[in-house]
Amino acid sequence: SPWWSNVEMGPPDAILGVTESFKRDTNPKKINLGVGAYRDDNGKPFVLPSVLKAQENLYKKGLDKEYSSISGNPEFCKETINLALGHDNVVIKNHCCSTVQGISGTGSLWIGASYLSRFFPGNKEIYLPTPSWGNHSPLFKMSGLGVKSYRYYNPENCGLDFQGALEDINNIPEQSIILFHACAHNPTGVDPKPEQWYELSELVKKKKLFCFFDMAYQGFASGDVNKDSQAVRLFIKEGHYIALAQSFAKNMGLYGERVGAFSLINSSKEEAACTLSQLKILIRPMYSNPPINGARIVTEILSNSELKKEWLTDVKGMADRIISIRAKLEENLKKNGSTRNWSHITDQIGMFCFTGLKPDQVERLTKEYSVYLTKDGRISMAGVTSKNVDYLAYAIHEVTK
Ligand SMILES: Cc1ncc(COP(=O)(O)O)c(CN[C@](O)(C(=O)O)[C@@H](O)C(=O)O)c1O
Repeated sequence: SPWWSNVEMGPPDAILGVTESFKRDTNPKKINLGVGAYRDDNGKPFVLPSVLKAQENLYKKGLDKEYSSISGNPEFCKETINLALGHDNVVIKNHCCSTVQGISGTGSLWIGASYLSRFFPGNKEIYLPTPSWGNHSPLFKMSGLGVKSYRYYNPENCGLDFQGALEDINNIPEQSIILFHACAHNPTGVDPKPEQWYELSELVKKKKLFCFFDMAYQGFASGDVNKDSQAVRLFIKEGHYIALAQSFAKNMGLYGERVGAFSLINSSKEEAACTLSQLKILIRPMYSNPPINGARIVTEILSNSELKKEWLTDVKGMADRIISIRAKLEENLKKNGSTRNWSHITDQIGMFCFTGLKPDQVERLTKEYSVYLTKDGRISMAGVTSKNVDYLAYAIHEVTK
């Protein structure tokens, strides 16, 4: 066409592109450890029983297909922020939260980034942990915010570089924005301990930084929704007026339904009304109003005590399978003769394990053993099952001995 002759072929997505290559592989032993999507022990996607029940309930209600409001269904927003903060949280009691439905975690981050890019009164640069989720940097850059980073992961011990983080955060210009993964850090699986979160809160307060929490795995990390949101609740208790992006992709298995939320914690009901009004003005030209189906499933589950209890069991079941398969992988590596220290496999938490494999080892794992993972050596533990864990351990040992 006369318009697009200069458009070049772009590279496949670093994460989603792995699944494309996996699909093309004909090796029956192939294993996909790319995208962070839960699989059961048969390697199949998992629709939570509580979600199936919620869908039946909704079907019986015979609901219409009318537009949702710009900010999403008010009951959905209330239940979602209650889940994050605990329904008895003082900021909820005082109506200081402005919450809007977002198109899953990514869309909620996007609303937050667009809002900050337009309204943030301080230094319009956001500091991301090193490394962070591959989509964070392009997303925040696209919103117009400057993107910088702070040390977070220590490749020497595959753990937290806490001193490095403190040093770098101490050098961030005052009134900048800092991003934290609330739990189950992606891609490293390394989370600060509670006492380290407290130290981070004190330092952030001293530096007058604005905190943006990305909570895409609440309940999926430890199996306990309250435990996984402790960092968010601590920062609010310590007086930080944070931004929060939530996702129901992983903890409710609603990946393709694209359900999430973006919230600001404000200092008053009046301020919350003003920020909510501006969030709606941002959303209207973006996509006008959010999809209704996933939000209805979330609301049906969270507003119905029986269903919520069943969901809490479902999400704990997923977390427990991940935690137990971590131990099996470490065990099998030893059984296959590896003498390396693989303790980080069980020290890390959530969907991902940052193996420490180098790019050439990753390359061999894929080419010679049909094990698919991202170039940075991240593996989605959800892709590991009792049926393939021994083969995986064998393959990892072969490329690391
Ligand atoms: C930290 C973090 N934040 C937000 C999201 C967005 O998730 P959604 O928009 O689907 O709610 C992900 C998902 N990241 C992945 O699990 C992953 O890293 O593999 C995958 O879903 C992705 O999109 O990359 C994430 O890991």
